[in-house]
Amino acid sequence: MFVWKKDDLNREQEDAIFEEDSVFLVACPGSGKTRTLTYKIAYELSRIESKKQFIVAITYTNTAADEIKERVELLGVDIKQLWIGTIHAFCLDWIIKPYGLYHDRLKTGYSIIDPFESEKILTELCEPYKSLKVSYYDCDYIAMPSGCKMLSEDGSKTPYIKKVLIEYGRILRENRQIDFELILHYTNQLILKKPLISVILSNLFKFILIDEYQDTKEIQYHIISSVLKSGRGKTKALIVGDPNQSIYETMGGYPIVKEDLEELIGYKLRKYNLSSNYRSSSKIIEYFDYYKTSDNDIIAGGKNHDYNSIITYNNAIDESNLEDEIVDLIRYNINECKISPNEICVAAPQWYPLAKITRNLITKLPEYSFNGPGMAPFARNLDNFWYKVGRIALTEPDPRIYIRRLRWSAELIEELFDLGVDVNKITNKNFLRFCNSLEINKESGLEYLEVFFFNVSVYFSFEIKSIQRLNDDYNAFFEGATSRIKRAKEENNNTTTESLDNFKKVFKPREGIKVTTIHGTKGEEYDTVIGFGLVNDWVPHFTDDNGDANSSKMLYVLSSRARKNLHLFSERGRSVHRKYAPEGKPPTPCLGEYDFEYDDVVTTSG
Ligand SMILES: Nc1ncnc2c1ncn2[C@@H]1O[C@H](COP(=O)(O)OP(=O)(O)OP(=O)(O)O)[C@@H](O)[C@H]1O
Repeated sequence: MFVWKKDDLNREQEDAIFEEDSVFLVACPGSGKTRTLTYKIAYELSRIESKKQFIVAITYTNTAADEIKERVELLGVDIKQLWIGTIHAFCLDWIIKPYGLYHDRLKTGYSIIDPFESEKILTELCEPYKSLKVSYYDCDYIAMPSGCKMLSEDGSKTPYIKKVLIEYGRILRENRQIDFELILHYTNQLILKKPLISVILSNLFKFILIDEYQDTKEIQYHIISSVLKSGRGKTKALIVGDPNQSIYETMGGYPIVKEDLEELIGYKLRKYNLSSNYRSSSKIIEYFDYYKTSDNDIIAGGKNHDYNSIITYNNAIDESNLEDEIVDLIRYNINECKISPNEICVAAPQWYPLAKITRNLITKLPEYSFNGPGMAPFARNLDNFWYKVGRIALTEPDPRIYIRRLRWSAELIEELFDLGVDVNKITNKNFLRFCNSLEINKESGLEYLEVFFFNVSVYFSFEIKSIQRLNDDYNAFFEGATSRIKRAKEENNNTTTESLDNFKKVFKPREGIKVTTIHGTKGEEYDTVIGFGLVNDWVPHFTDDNGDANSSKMLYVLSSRARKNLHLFSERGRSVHRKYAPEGKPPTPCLGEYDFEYDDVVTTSG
């Protein structure tokens, strides 16, 4: 049985792990959700009796899945009977691949469309409606238990978006492709049509864990609940998340309440809380506690507990002076507070102002490196075979990541085997050794990878073009990367995006001052957080009909990322509009109304 050291976990974490029944765990920010989940998985894996059963963990992102898998492995527990991944991967591996033949749309074959290709099709379909300002960004839709639903609430555009989406669906059908939402939609149809699927799965799964439940879509609860319900309590569950952090509601996130979930699964869950925050100072916790929309306790329990935090709010500065003020704050944090640049994050509620601010911060602070939007030269798409080869190609043979690279190598061999490639006699060690031995003298990341991928195909004796899936992934990878590099050049004037060094950075630990959206900070933590663009219509978004609660959640997430210092801005003169905002957008209401005793920081520009 897996045992841990006395101080690894606190009492609340242990209680949730030792509970024999199914658990609904509400965890405050920085309370060690990931650690609790990791230990629970290791604990359950070590107790599994049948060789035919699995522990299943569903994470919000592929990156989280990878991180948890690795942490479990580091705890010394065998992970053969662990399945971990996103809900899409779950639906594909456990339902669509084995049972797709029972669905009319899937039985003649299907492939998963690359998000980049999907964007390309939708962009082309929006072309005739350009003058009506209908773009790819309006065409988001989500799978719901009752069918697919478009997300745009702009009534003037909906008839055109509908036309675009109908045509998009037709093209996918014709090409036998499915996108991420259709994966969920068809899975739900399959389990409704064939209840036996859920029965079989409930026999296979001893435990199902769901991370970040607050951002889970409604349809996902239906899919998982169908399995849990069929097991009648035999398959145990751990559902963990924080309703105060549910910032994806406008995109379909559904922070289900315990009682509703119990009704779906047909039995009771035991409620536990994690209330000890290991991340932030008491002052930061006191600050973000104000924004909570769902009641739960938060206690400062970490080493920053007594840190003398600085929290500032500036709603007087004009947009034209904002960058200089941020530059001064960055210098102040680095020079006076001795905070590392890698531990500073600048965040805004939207993508739109980030490219410009990153570009200008790079110019104004040449002594520091930045990690901004659009600087990664390719998408982290774990469904793309060549992205996964890229992980090995772009990481160094370093003993600290040997186990990880070995696992990546084994995963690639397994995938090639599934595609019918002869992998007989090739071991993960041999393949990794081969990759490490390749010497490719190219300065461009794209050229380097082209040669690397070619060598891999020769090593396994296949031609990329002759295997459709590998050919599609290859084209999607290079077209996507080429388009990102072009965009970075145009938007950020960034000419180093295509260098091999920049390609390698994708897999290196976080480096430089991070510039991102508030959504992009999810799950992250920094010593200093600087938030700007906290203005009405952005937070809350002007289309949001639950704006008050959702803006509190955005501020809750943003502020709770900070360990030490927090600086917020509702700059004046932002997006002046003759009719809607003649003087620029006013501050986010719940921020403007908060009567907090902010600190003063005297910087050179202010
Ligand atoms: N029992 C513990 N003792 C000491 N430190 C802990 C303990 N549990 C977790 N931590 C530390 O607390 C920090 C926050 O943990 P983690 O990132 O898992 O939080 P989280 O609950 O996922 O937060 P959020 O919901 O805000 O993203 C990490 O640095 C982690 O190592």
